[in-house]
Amino acid sequence: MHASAGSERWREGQLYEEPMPDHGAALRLVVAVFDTTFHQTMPPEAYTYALPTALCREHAIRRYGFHGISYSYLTREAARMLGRPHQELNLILCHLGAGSSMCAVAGGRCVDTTMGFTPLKGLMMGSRCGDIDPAIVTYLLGTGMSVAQVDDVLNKQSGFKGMTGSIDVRSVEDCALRGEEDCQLALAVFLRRIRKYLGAYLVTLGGRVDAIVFSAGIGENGSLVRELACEGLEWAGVAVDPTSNEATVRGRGGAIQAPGSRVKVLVIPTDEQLEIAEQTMRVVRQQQGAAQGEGGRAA
Ligand SMILES: Nc1ncnc2c1ncn2[C@@H]1O[C@H](COP(=O)(O)OP(=O)(O)O)[C@@H](O)[C@H]1O
Ligand SMILES: CC(=O)OP(=O)(O)O
Ligand SMILES: [Mg+2]
Repeated sequence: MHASAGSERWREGQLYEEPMPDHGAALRLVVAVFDTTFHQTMPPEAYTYALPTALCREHAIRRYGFHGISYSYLTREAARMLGRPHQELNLILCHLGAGSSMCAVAGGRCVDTTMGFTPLKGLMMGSRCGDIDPAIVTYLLGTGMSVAQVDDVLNKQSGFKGMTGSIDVRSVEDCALRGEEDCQLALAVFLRRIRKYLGAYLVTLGGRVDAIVFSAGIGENGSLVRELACEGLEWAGVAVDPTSNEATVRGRGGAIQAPGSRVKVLVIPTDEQLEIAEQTMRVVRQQQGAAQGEGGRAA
């Protein structure tokens, strides 16, 4: 079997089979695992932009969401850590790395996420601006900047890099603690955005959240962002234990909620490669099962 991701018949999350005449009876299986697939369960009101419908249809403009491979892994791992089926779980997942996003999961399925048509939307990131007033784009184009220049500013010259000169959140945290005001402001903007979406997703999930999960470079290695993101949320049933939080760093996973916190707070080092391998194996096994079934019927 053969498929290429450029093929017109290629569709998300599906496998395409084409005979390969030059390979005789040999079969080849090509599996693509998409970073957007996890978000395909979002309802229309979450993925639709309030732009002219015909324009969106013509250009396939909608929210797609990214980091879905990581979110798929984190959902399964959270279920394992909580000892419950993932289909029962309501989660707020925070993938905070160079690219950062958040995802609301209801009953094990994505219902909303912060990234959009592209990974530019949502949280502030290493060098991406995240949410801005879209009129800033047309304004900058009006100043004579080219489309490529504006794109470069939004994706590569903004976020922590644009505000502090450093894309490395570790050094931004160190400088902020030493009193550097640009680093303090950048961290405050980053945290305010995370907390805005935490609030939004608490409402989206009707206040019934089993766990908040932190992952990726910032979320799994350092304790400061987790502490500040969850600060003062006792009213929502969320409390972080400072000792567990400070001990769960540099890629160690574990639960960091305080005793009595209704919502669990989990640190889960993500493993996108393992998730891709496991999803691939699932497709391979399905194909093998189907081939054996056909063989059995033929015999
Ligand atoms: N101990 C730490 N504390 C805070 N941030 C950290 C720590 N270690 C790594 N990071 C940050 O994690 C980010 C990279 O995250 P990562 O998930 O590896 O990115 P990528 O999207 O490239 O996979 C960088 O901003 C880096 O500074
Ligand atoms: C989608 C995205 O931001 O990916 P990364 O985290 O690898 O930058
Ligand atoms: Mg990454």
